[in-house]
Amino acid sequence: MAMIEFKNVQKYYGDFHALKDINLKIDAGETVVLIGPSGSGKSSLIRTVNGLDPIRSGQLIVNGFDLGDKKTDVNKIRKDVGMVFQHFNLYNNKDVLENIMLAPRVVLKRPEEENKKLAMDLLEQVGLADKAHNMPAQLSGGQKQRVAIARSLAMKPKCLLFDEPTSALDPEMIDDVLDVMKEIAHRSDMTMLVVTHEMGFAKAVGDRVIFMADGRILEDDSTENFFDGEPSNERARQFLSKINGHI
Ligand SMILES: Nc1ncnc2c1ncn2[C@@H]1O[C@H](COP(=O)(O)OP(=O)(O)OP(=O)(O)O)[C@@H](O)[C@H]1O
Repeated sequence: MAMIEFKNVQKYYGDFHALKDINLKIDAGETVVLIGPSGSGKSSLIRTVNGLDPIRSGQLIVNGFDLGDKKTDVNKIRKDVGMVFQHFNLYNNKDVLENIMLAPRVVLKRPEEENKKLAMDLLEQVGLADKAHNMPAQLSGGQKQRVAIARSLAMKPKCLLFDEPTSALDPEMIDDVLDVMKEIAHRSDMTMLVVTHEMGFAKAVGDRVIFMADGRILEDDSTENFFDGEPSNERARQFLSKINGHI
């Protein structure tokens, strides 16, 4: 079953045509990596999936709801579709545990004991059980991002979107975050859509690679074919040849 389906989707910022005729189907349980040069529309695409940015036309069906229909309540989508941002977006006036427990308490009405136990289990999973009562300001960037991931997982989403989750991090923090994401991808049956510049990660974790340039999808291929074969698209081949030395 498709978790996400774009059909002839167009997106504009004013007069600027940011997403051009996007057609894309992502099945439940797939891990799909979205790559491409800066400004190609990767963040724009991922932000449309949980209704953060509206589309101009076309159909965008996420977990059975059509975001192309103005009447669709985006909160119904966000309950099952989480997002991890480049800049973490933690609640800075709440401690780590409360950051994780807040949405399940308010949105899902999860009982307090169960909520706390799950939050502590998730903190354990991301290697931060000892930071439960720290404030976000007391954490490194990599630790903040791992809290943000735990916070998303606490909602038990069917689908998790990652918008360049490591690009605001110092290099030595990146692997800790990628390791947590790899473990989630391998262990869970969640659908994951990841915008990243980390090609090693894309290669290790992605079932599929989508390559974008100038607001269009130019290549949609299995990870193996994309990295080890020869992409059919010239722009994708150029992109790969530039980054190949960094994988
Ligand atoms: N809020 C906005 N208003 C106007 N133009 C925007 C807005 N957000 C993005 N754009 C433009 O849309 C295009 C695609 O931007 P987007 O952030 O989706 O690219 P990206 O592939 O994610 O880039 P990067 O890898 O640098 O983050 C760019 O030309 C950008 O300038």
